[in-house]
Amino acid sequence: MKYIRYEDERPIDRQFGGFIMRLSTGPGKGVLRVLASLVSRALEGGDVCLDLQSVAGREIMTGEEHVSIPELPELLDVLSRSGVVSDGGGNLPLVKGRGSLLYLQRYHVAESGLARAILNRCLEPQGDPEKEARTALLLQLFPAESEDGGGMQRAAALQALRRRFSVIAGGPGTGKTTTVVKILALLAGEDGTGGGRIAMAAPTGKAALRLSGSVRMQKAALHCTDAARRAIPDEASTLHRLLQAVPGTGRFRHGPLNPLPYDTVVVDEASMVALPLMHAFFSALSPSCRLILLGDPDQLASVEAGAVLGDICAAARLPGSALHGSVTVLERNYRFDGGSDISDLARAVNGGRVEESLGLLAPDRGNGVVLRPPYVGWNERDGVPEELADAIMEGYRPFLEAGDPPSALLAFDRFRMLGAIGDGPGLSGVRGLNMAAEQVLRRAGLIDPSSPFYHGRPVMVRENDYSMRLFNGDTGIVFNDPECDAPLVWFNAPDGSLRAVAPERLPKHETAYAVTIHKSQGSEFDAVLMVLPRQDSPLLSRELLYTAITRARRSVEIRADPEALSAAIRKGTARVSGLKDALLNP
Ligand SMILES: Nc1ncnc2c1ncn2[C@@H]1O[C@H](COP(=O)(O)OP(=O)(O)OP(=O)(O)O)[C@@H](O)[C@H]1O
Repeated sequence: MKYIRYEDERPIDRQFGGFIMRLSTGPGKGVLRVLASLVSRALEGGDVCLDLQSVAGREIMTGEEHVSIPELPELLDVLSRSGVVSDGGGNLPLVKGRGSLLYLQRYHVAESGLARAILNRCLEPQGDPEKEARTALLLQLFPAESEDGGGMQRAAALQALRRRFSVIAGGPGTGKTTTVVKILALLAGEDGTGGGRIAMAAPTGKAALRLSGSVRMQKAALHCTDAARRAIPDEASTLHRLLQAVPGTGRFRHGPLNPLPYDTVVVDEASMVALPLMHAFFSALSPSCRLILLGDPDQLASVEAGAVLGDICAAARLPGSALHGSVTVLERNYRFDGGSDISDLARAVNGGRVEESLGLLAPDRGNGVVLRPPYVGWNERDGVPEELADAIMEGYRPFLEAGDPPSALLAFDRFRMLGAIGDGPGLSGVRGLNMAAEQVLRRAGLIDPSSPFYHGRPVMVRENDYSMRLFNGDTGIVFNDPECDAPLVWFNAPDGSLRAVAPERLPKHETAYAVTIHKSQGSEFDAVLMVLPRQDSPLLSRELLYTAITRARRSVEIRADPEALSAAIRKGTARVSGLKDALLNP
């Protein structure tokens, strides 16, 4: 195909293109304009850079013009003479990186800086895991009989003890948290001081909350000294809070000149961390700090640019990689021990295996996973389709009937409707599903949505508010305070307690009976009802489906057209980035 349609150019891309064109002092201004615009556009789509191979020798049709892009050698010549593109050395707005990759300078700095920081941490293994006392405790915490699959959890522990950088990768329930808690106990040693100062963090408030709860539970059950137990933190914070984000600036108080005061840092849900944040985080670690990343590289990549965890894991798999021995992949699912169709389905979807996925989803096998036809539209007269109304009643009645905020919050996490898109016709998006939920629950007399903060309304926070300590993705429930008869919004706090916020102090938020799959990352529910748009959409991908399926502990119902579902399973998304290469060939 000689032509590329570029009709979704946004004003901001066009402006950036124009800016670069005006700055340039060489030939081919039209080419530079459109390339700069494409780089800006690529970032919006999650890519870190633009691969010039994908446009060289093509005719690009924007809404307003046609631009012929020269073949690669000539194109590289145009770029090098433009006065706006460096090879990474100078301070120009664009950078031609390795091979044929074109970056905004800031992203090239982040990517090459992160690659260097990772490789430096991989240089010399440290620590002495063979020390006798430790080995004894290691064998006690990771007894050979408790695992199959070659003792991967123990291998992950040894790797984390030896290195300043390690990754424990794996799907849900594979024991990442269990393993890291044991590692922290091993590091802490009998007197609890061996791990130095320990911090735990996650990219979102919700994920930090889950990590805190999970670690508290795991460490209570641990066979170790009280001193070692005390050394393991009870609370995880968000990465932004750990780094002390300066509100409104995109900058952090902690950085190379003011490193984090920790000796050991654990980051969970690392797949959600975008390139710029990961770079800022690595830059803020002191050289001797031990870093352990946990995450599932098969999940949706970060909302912002990059697929850092995926790139690290991919680089580690290749022969000769300096990362060899830094990444352990846990495969056995302990949460669904004895096999579960949810994890089989997740694996089949992740592997792009359409037939196998559809086979597992065959209706009425009673196996916890089922595919049903999409909902047809709804209107005021006909009401919500009966099957959806039943699901909403069954899923949400328990939390609405709960007598106090703690049990309501607990019950609310048993069920969630997940949409692939926020807004779509009828019941194909999150907006329609939320409206349907309110209608069904109102008719059943379970809610009275005549005021915005009605008793029982679930809300999800949509922005970070540092002064209120509420973060994007935090989910709360409105509960009428019986003492003053005023509504309060209740949230789980990272230390395991509950906090109430007055509605007028709530940052930007939305109703959350249904949320997008993107926003469900880092959460888990007993039952998930996933609704896909009726037709294939560019948003659908196997990573999206995998992420939704792996949110469920007990059951998943998918509402989709089998064709659209199959197309999504076939579609893997790869983000353009140079990180893997930079890790392999420094
Ligand atoms: N080696 C093991 N033997 C028996 N049970 C285990 C083992 N490892 C983990 N488990 C159990 O499996 C469950 C899931 O473990 P854990 O929460 O650590 O997984 P995870 O990978 O962190 O999951 P998620 O990504 O969903 O947070 C826990 O109940 C844990 O006690």
